[in-house]
Amino acid sequence: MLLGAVADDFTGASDLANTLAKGGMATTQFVGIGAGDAPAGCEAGVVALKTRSIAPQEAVRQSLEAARWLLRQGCRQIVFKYCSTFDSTPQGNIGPVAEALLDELGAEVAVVCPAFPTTGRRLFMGHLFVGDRLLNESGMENHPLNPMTDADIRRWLRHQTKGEVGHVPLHVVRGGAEAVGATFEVERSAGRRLVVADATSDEDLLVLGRAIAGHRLVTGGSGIAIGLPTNFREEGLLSPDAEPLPRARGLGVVLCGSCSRASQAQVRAYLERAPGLAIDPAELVARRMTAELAADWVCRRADALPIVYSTSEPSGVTTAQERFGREEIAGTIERFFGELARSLADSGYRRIVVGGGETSGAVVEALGVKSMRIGPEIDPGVPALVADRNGPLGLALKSGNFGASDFFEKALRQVGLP
Ligand SMILES: Nc1ncnc2c1ncn2[C@@H]1O[C@H](COP(=O)(O)OP(=O)(O)OP(=O)(O)O)[C@@H](O)[C@H]1O
Ligand SMILES: O=C(O)[C@@H](O)C(=O)CO
Repeated sequence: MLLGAVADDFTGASDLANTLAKGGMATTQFVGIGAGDAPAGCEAGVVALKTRSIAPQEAVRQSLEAARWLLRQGCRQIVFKYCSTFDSTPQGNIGPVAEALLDELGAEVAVVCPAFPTTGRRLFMGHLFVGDRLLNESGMENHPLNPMTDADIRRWLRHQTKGEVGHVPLHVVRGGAEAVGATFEVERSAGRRLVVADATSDEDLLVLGRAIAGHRLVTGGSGIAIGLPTNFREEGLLSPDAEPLPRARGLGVVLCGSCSRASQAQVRAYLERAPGLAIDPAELVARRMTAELAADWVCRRADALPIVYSTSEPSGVTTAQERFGREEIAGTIERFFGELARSLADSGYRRIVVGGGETSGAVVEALGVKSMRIGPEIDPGVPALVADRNGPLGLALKSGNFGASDFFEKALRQVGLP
């Protein structure tokens, strides 16, 4: 393995795996810290953790463990993948994990770049935009777990770090890889080990990719990895052959626990063509709705590719959180989706499309799959995945804000055959 990545959630992991696979690296997504060694021929390994919203110390512990495993597989460079909307709180976990990885790898400096222009995430003057809105006016200020209330990534990150934060402005990036390298050097010698780099286009990300070819640690959204496969290819380290993927075949279902604006629109669009079961958090708490009941509801509509969703507008989320507690209700809903997915997979469902990073983590962990291979891209940042669970199981793990409005329908088609 040449390149190893530690991702703080499951959809983010498949987003990065997608970028590396498109860049020509033989890529595997691992579920949690790999048991044993990676399969032969794996050039890039992405370890999917569920550390975005847990206590910072535990996020650090798991991230270090994953990085050590990747280093034992031979990796020369480690990517710490977080969300392109920089999902975190003033306590972490991006800063604490990045600083701990710098120490672990003996690295003096690392880039911080959540930009992903294809999905509208651009960084200018250290400020993150989503489309034409600042991050804190993009809907992300209403996120159920980590409301993003400041678009200044340098300031937000600084709440989380021990050290000062540096910056590579866009005009330097436009000056080319050498100019970027020189700025990294200035920041490093001033003791600023985490350096936010502006990027508003893929060309900027390619420049950054060249500039950080020799960095032991890279941190960012999947965009920062666009240029990394080329660095390995230019060294003659990548194999030209790709092994064909097995194809999943069987019943399909959509499970959505994301409440993002994009997911709300996707759920609405999907409900026009398929039956849906809306999950009311209060019903789950009262045990009037259970995974068993939902599985039964799905199985009675098996041919219609149904959707089960807890997706709600911000007011519904706030009501549930005030009544039951933010973390408690999130955990209850996630456990529900996990149990539902396991029960459906046990009854023959071979195509499972999931909306939401935390929800995807709960589902994949409950399914007990250990690794996934990367198939074609469904929409930017979301590939079709194939796991082995008594035969090929097709999955798609959609980040909350990714995908076009017809995503669910397309995803079910691409992750396998009926
Ligand atoms: N109706 C609801 N009320 C309160 N919390 C909810 C509701 N529906 C889902 N949740 C919780 O909100 C969280 C949504 O996070 P998730 O990561 O799945 O989606 P997302 O944040 O939109 O996606 P991503 O992290 O990929 O951007 C989960 O913990 C989920 O259980
Ligand atoms: O970077 C992104 O936006 C996504 O890969 C993600 O991490 C959402 O959970």
